[in-house]
Amino acid sequence: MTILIQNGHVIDPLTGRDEVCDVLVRDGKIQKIGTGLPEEAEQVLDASGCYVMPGLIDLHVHFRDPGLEYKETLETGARAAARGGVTTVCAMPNTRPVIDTAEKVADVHARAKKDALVHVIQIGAVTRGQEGKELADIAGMAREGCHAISEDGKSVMNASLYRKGMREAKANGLAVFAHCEDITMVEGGVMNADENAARLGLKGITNSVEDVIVARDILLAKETGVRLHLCHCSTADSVEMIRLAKEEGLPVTGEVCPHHFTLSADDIRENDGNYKMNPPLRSKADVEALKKGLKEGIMDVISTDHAPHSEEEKNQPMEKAPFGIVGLETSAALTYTELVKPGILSIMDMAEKMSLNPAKILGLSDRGSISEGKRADLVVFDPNREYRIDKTTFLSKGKNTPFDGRKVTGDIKYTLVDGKIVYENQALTGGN
Ligand SMILES: NC(=O)N[C@@H](CC(=O)O)C(=O)O
Ligand SMILES: [Zn+2]
Ligand SMILES: [Zn+2]
Repeated sequence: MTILIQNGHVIDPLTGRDEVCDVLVRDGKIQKIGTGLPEEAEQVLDASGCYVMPGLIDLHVHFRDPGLEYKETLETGARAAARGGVTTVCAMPNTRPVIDTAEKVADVHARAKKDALVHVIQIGAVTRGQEGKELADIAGMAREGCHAISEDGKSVMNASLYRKGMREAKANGLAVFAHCEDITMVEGGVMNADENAARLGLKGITNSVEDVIVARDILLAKETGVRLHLCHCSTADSVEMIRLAKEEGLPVTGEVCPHHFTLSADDIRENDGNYKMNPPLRSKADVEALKKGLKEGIMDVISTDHAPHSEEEKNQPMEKAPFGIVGLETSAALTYTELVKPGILSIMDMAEKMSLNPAKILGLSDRGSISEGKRADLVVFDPNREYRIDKTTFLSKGKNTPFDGRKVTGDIKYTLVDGKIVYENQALTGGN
């Protein structure tokens, strides 16, 4: 099977290629890049006016499979990923049961191969059942290709146990993806602790809930030498601590989610469960610090924390609704609209933070770049289309987003996984 992607503006963060040219894909690999490649392919895709980027790699999604399939499945989550230009996802282990053994990792990987349009990497839990009492089968899960362990949804509150888990992760070549939240300090909070929470009569979550665990985890990474990736950072002090850690040469990376750089707590006008996520939307000053951190390269990765829940669960007041919003089908557009269009990031930076850097963190050198011989995981992104986000069109089972009706610029035209088209935007391709 050969596909020629013609006349796109190719953006490759590995080689720095930044020019209009053609990309020839053969048998799942990128075979050739150049201008005026002969039209001998079985299929020709017109990418004129579009960027051609390495397929996006999302280090942080919740596919709820096994056990919570009413919220999402491997199949529906992967469809949402394909629609969002995402070709590899890391699925967090807070499913039912929790993914904490080699067999459970193998089961998800086997089912994903069958049912998912995109590559799914299952992340293993740090502790058995995410109960924080004893370590999960970290070595076994590493053998099955989990690439990282994470207790996402909560922190391992026992620092001694976490340190053991980090040592085990390092010994098995795994990274640790850290959800930073001191659960003893949450005290029933459901949104950022500020005047908005006071106005709505809701309990607040202070920045320190995140910051004290970020500090602790960086110190533990320093001691153990494990590669530490800090998930969904939301505070100015998280950025500052990552800056200091990097200055010290520690193997620490930081992640920001589109909702945390697009919205602030001031956007929460009423008690609406679709604005409830963990960590919460923060102050305008925090939002500015996250953007500055992304611009200055302190923050390495943009991931979604795609967290689908049912309509009934989320159409409740904040006190009752579960934490989390979906993100896979809005992340490229929000990143382009909020960061690239205003000049905070270049399109090259966007490709780096949404593809190359995640690939590096996972230790995957076969993706994250458009260069000859790499896996043909690609996205054709149209930066000109303006539209309003419409949650009724989401392929995800989750419609829980605060972005419904928001105006954005930029849409996915094609997504290719292993050289096959897995998504084609009918509005942009004319349904050929
Ligand atoms: N982010 C969220 O608000 N929720 C996530 C858990 C998590 O990422 O911590 C979920 O699993 O729903
Ligand atoms: Zn989390
Ligand atoms: Zn998460």
